[in-house]
Amino acid sequence: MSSDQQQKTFPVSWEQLHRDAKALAWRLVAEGPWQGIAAITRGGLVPAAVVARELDLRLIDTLCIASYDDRSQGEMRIIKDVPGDGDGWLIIDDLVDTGRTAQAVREMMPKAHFATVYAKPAGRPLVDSFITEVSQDTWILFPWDMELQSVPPIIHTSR
Ligand SMILES: O=P(O)(O)OC[C@H]1O[C@H](OP(=O)(O)OP(=O)(O)O)[C@H](O)[C@@H]1O
Ligand SMILES: Nc1nc2[nH]cnc2c(=O)[nH]1
Ligand SMILES: [Mg+2]
Repeated sequence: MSSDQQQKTFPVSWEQLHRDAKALAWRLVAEGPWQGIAAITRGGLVPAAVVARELDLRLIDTLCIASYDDRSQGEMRIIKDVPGDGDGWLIIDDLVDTGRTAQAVREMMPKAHFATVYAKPAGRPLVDSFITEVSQDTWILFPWDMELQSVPPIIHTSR
C-alpha cells in the first residue's frame, strides 16, 4: 500500500510492545521446544530479545532483510540469511504487512515457525503465530521510530 493510502496510525509504546511480545512468548512456549531464534532485522530484533528471554533461548541468529524506504516498499534486499531449513527454529519479526518479507523468509527456512507481534490482513496467511491484527490501511509506529513532542489541540486540526 502506498504512503498516501496509509490514513491511520497505530502508535505502539515500549510498554505495549513488551506486553505484546510477552503475549507472543506465552503462545510460543506451548508450541516448543525451540532450538533457536532467527530474528528478522531490524524490526524483529526487539521482539526476538523479549521472546528469547521468556523462552530461555540463547541461540539467536539474524536474517537481514530490507525492503521499505520510509513507508514505500521497494526491491527486497536479502543481506544475510541463516543456514538450514529452519527445522525446530522460530523466526521472529515485528509485523507482516503485504507478506512479501514473510514469503521470502519461508522460502529460505521452510520448516521454521514464523511468528510476528502484529499482522495486517494481506500478510496474515503467511504467519503461524501473531498477537494483534490491524487494518491494511494502518501504519504501525514503533517506539524506536518515535519521540515525545507537543501536538496542537484537536480543535485546531479537525477542520
Ligand atoms: O510484509 P511486508 O510488506 O514485507 O513488510 C513487513 C516488513 O517490513 C518491515 O521491515 P523493513 O523492510 O522496513 O526493514 P526494517 O525491519 O529494518 O525496518 C517490517 O519490519 C517487516 O520486516
Ligand atoms: N513501522 C512500520 N514498518 C512497516 N513495514 C511494513 N509495514 C509497516 C508498518 O505498518 N509500520
Ligand atoms: Mg523488518
